[in-house]
Amino acid sequence: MIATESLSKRFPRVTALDRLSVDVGPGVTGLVGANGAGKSTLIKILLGLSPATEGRAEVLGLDVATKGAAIRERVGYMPEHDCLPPDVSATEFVVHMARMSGLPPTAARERTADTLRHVGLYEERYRPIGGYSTGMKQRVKLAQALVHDPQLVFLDEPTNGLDPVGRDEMLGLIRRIHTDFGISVLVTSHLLGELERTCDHVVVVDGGKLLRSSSTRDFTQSTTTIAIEVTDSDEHPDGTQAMREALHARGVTVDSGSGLPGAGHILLLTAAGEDTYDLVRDTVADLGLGLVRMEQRRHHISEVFTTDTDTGTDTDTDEQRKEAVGHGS
Ligand SMILES: Nc1ncnc2c1ncn2[C@@H]1O[C@H](COP(=O)(O)OP(=O)(O)OP(=O)(O)O)[C@@H](O)[C@H]1O
Repeated sequence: MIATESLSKRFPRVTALDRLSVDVGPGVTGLVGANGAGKSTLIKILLGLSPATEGRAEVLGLDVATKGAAIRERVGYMPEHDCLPPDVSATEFVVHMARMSGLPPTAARERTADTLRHVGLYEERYRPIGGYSTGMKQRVKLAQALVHDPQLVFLDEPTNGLDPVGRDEMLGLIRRIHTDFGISVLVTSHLLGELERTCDHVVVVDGGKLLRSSSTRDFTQSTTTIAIEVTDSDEHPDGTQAMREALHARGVTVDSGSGLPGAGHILLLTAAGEDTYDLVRDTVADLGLGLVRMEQRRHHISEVFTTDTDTGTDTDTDEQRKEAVGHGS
C-alpha cells in the first residue's frame, strides 16, 4: 500500500523526516509518535501535497513526486485540525466533497447519506456544523475522507479532543472501515495504547526516524507482569500500602510502578502462573478491599523509546517523547 525509501524532509530549522524507509501493507496500520515526530509531514508527502527533500515514496504503486493527483483520487484524507465550514450542514459539506472528487450529483447524495449513517450522524446532519460537538465534527471529517470510496484512508489524529467514550466509538468506526468496506487505513496517534486495540500493524516514528515497524501482536506481547489497583477502606485508608504489605508477607515482591501513569496507586508484581492471580484475589478479599483492576501489563510506548532510542537525540525530541509517554495509558 505504502513504501518509502530513505525519505527525508528538512525545513530550515528542523528535520521532520530523517531517511525513513518503511513498508505498509493492507489492513489498519497505526503511525505513532510524540507530537512533532513527523507523522503529519509524512502524510502530506504521501498525498503528494508536499515534496520530500530526499528519498522516494509510493502509495498504491504510484510515485508521490509525480502522481499526487492520481493518489488523491484513490486515497481519503482526514486532516488533524478543524477545517470544517461552520455555516453549512454535514450533508451539504460531504456532498460538496463528493462532487469535488468527481461523483455525479445523485451518486454524491447517495454516498453522502450512506457514509454519514455509517459514521453515526443521523438527524444532526441537516444542522450547521458550527453547532456540532468535537466528536460530531470528527465524524464529519471522517465521512468526507470516505465518501468517494477510496482504497486507502489517512486519518491524522482522529481521536484528538474526544472524551474516552468518543474515543472508543471513533476507534470502533476506524476498525469497521476496514472490516466492513475493505478500505485500508493509516491512522496516526501519539498514544500507542489506543492504536494497540485497533491496528493490525504499528509503525513508530521518533524525531523523524523509524523506530519500529511490526505487527501489533509482536509489539504488545504480554509481559509476565501484572498490574493491580485496589480501593481504600475505613480499616485501610491506604489500600495500596496495605496490599503491598500483605503481598510482601505472602512472599510476593511488589514494585510501585514509579514512572508509570497512575503510579502510587498501582502495584506491579511478577506472575508465576495462575496461582498469582488467585493469591491477589484472596489477599484483596482478606483485607476487605475492592479490586479496581488486575491486568497483565503490555509493552508501553515508553518502553519502546527507552529500549530502542538510547542513541542520543536532541532536547526537543526528548521533551516531545516525554509528552507522548505522559499521555499514554
Ligand atoms: N511547514 C513547516 N515549516 C517548518 N517546520 C515544520 C513545518 N511543518 C512541520 N514542521 C516541523 O516538523 C516537525 C514534524 O512536524 P509534524 O507536524 O509532521 O509532526 P507530527 O508527528 O504530525 O506531530 P503533531 O501531531 O504535533 O502534528 C515538527 O518539529 C514541526 O514543527
